[in-house]
Amino acid sequence: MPSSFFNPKDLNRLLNGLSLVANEFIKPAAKSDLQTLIKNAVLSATDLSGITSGKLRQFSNPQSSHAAKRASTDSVVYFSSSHPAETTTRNDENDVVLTSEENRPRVEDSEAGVATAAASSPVVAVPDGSVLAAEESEARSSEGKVDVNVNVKENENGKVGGEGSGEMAPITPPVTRRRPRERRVPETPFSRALGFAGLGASLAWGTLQESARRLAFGMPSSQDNQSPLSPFLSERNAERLALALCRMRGAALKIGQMLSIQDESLVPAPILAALEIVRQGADVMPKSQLNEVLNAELGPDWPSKLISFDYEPIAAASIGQVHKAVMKDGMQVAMKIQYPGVANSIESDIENVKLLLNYTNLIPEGLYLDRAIKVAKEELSRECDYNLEAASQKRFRDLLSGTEGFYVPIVFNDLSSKKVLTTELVHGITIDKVALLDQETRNYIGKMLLELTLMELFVFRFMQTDPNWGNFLYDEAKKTINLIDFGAARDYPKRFVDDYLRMVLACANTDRDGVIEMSQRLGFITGMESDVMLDAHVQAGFIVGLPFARSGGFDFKSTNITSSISHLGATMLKHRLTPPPDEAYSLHRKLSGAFLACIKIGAVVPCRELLLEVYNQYRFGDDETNEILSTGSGSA
Ligand SMILES: Nc1ncnc2c1ncn2[C@@H]1O[C@H](COP(=O)(O)OP(=O)(O)OP(=O)(O)O)[C@@H](O)[C@H]1O
Repeated sequence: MPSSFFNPKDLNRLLNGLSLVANEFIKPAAKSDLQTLIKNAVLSATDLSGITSGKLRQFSNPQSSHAAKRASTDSVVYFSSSHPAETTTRNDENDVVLTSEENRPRVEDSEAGVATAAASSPVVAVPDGSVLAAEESEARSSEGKVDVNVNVKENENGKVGGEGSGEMAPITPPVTRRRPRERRVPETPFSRALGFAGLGASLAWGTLQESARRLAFGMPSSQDNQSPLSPFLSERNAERLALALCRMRGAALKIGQMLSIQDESLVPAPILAALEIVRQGADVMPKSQLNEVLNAELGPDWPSKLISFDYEPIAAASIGQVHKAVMKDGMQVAMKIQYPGVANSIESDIENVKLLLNYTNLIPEGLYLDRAIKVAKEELSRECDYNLEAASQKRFRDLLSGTEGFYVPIVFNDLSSKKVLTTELVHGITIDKVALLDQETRNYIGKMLLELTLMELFVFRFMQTDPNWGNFLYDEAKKTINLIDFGAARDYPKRFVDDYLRMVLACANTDRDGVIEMSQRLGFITGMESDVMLDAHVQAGFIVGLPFARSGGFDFKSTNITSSISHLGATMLKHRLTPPPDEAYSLHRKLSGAFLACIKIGAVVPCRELLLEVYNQYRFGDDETNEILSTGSGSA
């Protein structure tokens, strides 16, 4: 039997997985009545295994201006007539400005359900160059699958232009996009475990099919985009995995998103391609489930605090979805509403993901998965507590209040809770789109991003560690970066930061002994490593230190930092003796995010000057009085 054929060991692993699901089954069986149990089981088994495919989000034909206008307002519910047609935004002086809104729909208009605003995806360009209304291209797609595989071009205002539009736009690689679906989030650990079981079973089935195909037609060629290594890693299986994560949301999706920003040396290419779908956004909660969360968290009178609420989300993220609303004083706000059940399912979700990863042999040895999983669990539990996020956001608002060029939106306490976070709505271009602006602006933004990163670590010792490009919104008119999403903010101990700064300087100065000494003190190495490992470690440090090595501006366009590092990464995975310290997971995610952003926008940044400025002002040694820099009082 060829080695690639379905391995009986895999069946064993699947059975182990199913026994875990059986355990989950027994737990609620002891507590709940049979009827609820059966209902849950049927719902979960059908919905999560993809037998039911949710409700497809509706798109309006943008060619019809009437339809477009309606679609952009249909989902808005108005609660009050006191400020019939006014919304506010900040002007340059941070004053509240009233603006008129036309064609306000009646409440009854919106009750029909949630319609996708035309602006969210009005037109798609198909590979043959013609531009289709999204509705039309939808009709060409198949239920429950990845729907569109198109070149979508967005200009800096977020508008989409197709190849047939006559506009000059830079050539972008094809983007696989999936239409979001409206689907209830599975809420209990039991129903979530069933989802994993469904996924495991469908992956096993896919693997069998692929094995049979290989037996009949031979191994796929490399152009087929299939991994010749394992029949598990077929494109269809990768797609199954991605779609299941979009349905499950929560910790499972977050881990998928984390993996999706890894490179091919860690995660196989077909899986990475499928995870790209995951990165673009999850399914959307139906209105009924959304209202359940809002009522439970804010009390049934929450509408009395608002003029209007838009049931069409502006984003569907891994842990919650974000809606636009207008407060009584006319302030436009973003309300982030957590999916029910995700906070209580972190533990079991992650265990199930781990089981799946073990079963699929996807994770290379040397990654110290258990340690990474422990850190991921802690980070996710913190991210699910929006009270903590609100506190971090207020603290950042205070810390950055005197710093020109950054703005942190206001938090509104009376519309916030553990599972709802309401903040001032801000606008801007996401960092990945800044690449279309002129060089001077890109250099300015690159400098600001690195300055912020250094400031967070070496001045505040408090860092927002999620490098997602969508968390930085550049407001061109004000030359300001609006900062959002403080769910992953954390403190770093003074002693760690002291040694880390010494290590960064040693890397910048290609000081081998300094790098080894500080790495040992910080816990990156034990001192017992082989020469191969030590060399790879020091080389990786020097590569990361390269932007800080010389004065006069580092050109991120000309760098191949990422490929050099991933090459060394493989050696380090093989020879590593100890997992990195806990602080390193989030810190390195953030630092590599800042570098990747500068590479993406092609900025030239005076990195060494920025580092030396911080270094020269830094006070080493215990400094208890400085331990807590701000307690935060930036709420409304
Ligand atoms: N104050 C705001 N103003 C404007 N847009 C916002 C605001 N808050 C959130 N958003 C939008 O909602 C998206 C998701 O919000 P946020 O990043 O806070 O959620 P999240 O659950 O942490 O997401 P993820 O898990 O993907 O990191 C943002 O990328 C942005 O598009």
